[in-house]
Amino acid sequence: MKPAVLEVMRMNRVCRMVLVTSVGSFILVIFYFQSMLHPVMRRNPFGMDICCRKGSRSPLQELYNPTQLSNTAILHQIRRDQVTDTCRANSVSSRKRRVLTPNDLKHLVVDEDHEMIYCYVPKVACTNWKRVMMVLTGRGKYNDPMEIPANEAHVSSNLKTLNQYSIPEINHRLKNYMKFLFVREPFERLVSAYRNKFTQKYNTSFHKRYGTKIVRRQRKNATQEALRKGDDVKFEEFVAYLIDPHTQREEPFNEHWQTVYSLCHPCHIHYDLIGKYETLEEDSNYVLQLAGVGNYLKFPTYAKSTRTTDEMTTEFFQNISSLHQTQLFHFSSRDRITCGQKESDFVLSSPELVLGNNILPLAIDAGKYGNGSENHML
Ligand SMILES: Nc1ncnc2c1ncn2[C@@H]1O[C@H](COP(=O)(O)OS(=O)(=O)O)[C@@H](OP(=O)(O)O)[C@H]1O
Repeated sequence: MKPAVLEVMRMNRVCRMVLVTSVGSFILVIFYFQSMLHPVMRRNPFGMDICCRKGSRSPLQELYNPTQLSNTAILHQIRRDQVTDTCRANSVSSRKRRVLTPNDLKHLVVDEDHEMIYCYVPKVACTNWKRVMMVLTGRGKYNDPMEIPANEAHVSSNLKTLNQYSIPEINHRLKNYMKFLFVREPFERLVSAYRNKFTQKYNTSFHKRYGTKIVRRQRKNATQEALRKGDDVKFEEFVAYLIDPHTQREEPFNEHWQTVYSLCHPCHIHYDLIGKYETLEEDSNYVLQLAGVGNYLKFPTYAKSTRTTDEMTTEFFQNISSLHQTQLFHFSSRDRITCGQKESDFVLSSPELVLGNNILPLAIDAGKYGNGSENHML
């Protein structure tokens, strides 16, 4: 063959290769952008649409009109009734009525796709629940809650809370979405908070911010080092700080020991489902089942041997005087509304259940929003 013909053939081959490579790259780019637009289809290993449940029954319908009546549905009805009755009884005896403001809704995490609202309570596995909410609202960004680092679950911009909506939008969601929260026996929750925030060396921000204050106020003859570091707070001192009337006057409680009553307003917002720490995984998986994702998303299991138990809580309270136990019982009494009013065995003289004023068994009064400050109705 002549060299000119060979040269033409070589050029043709090069052109074909360039053409094939370009077309291939073009197709790859199209696939890439398509998968960005529909990540659920690409990443969900179950091939199911975890994203949205348009057209199917909502969690509220599943809960209140189940296709099959189960013991679980009845159990949750009983829990709801308990809370409603206690709140109603208290509202009859209370003269002062309080209306919620958007500021009260900071703990209510919204999942628009599954029409659910979760009120997160620190020390009741909220890290794991926030991870689950990120999977549910992430539109395919995550599959497995445990692939999300704990600190990322607590970044506020990763989840949308109810206070970020307009008042009509808030009311629409409160009316139509399934609202749920998880509660834990109040004394056990406090022990869990104390152990995590004051006995772990790495929690220096808590030591500095609260530990130093607790030592300064509750310890006579504190050393300069203890006053500076605040890293050796005793449980007795922590309890004394909680029941000290100065504490709440100075600033609101930190959310890790703030009452569920103040964080989630169970007498103002009608919760459709109240999960308990004792049955955390079972109750959580029931929520996921109601959301229609139960077959492919499970609540993370947690085999942590160091968990705060009933026995451990009893031990911590052994050194607390009966006066302080009683005062602490009063402090947390409102939270026993949602806990089914279980009294701690270690409270020596069980005081009468004290419920505060300002209880209004309504959701939110859109017309009563002012400048964001607390609004009281007579
Ligand atoms: N699946 C599961 N089962 C049982 N217990 C669980 C589970 N997930 C988290 N936990 C326990 O929840 C406690 C931590 O709660 P939070 O994540 O809300 O804590 S924090 O607010 O982020 O500090 C912490 O409790 P304590 O260990 O008693 O402190 C965790 O052990």
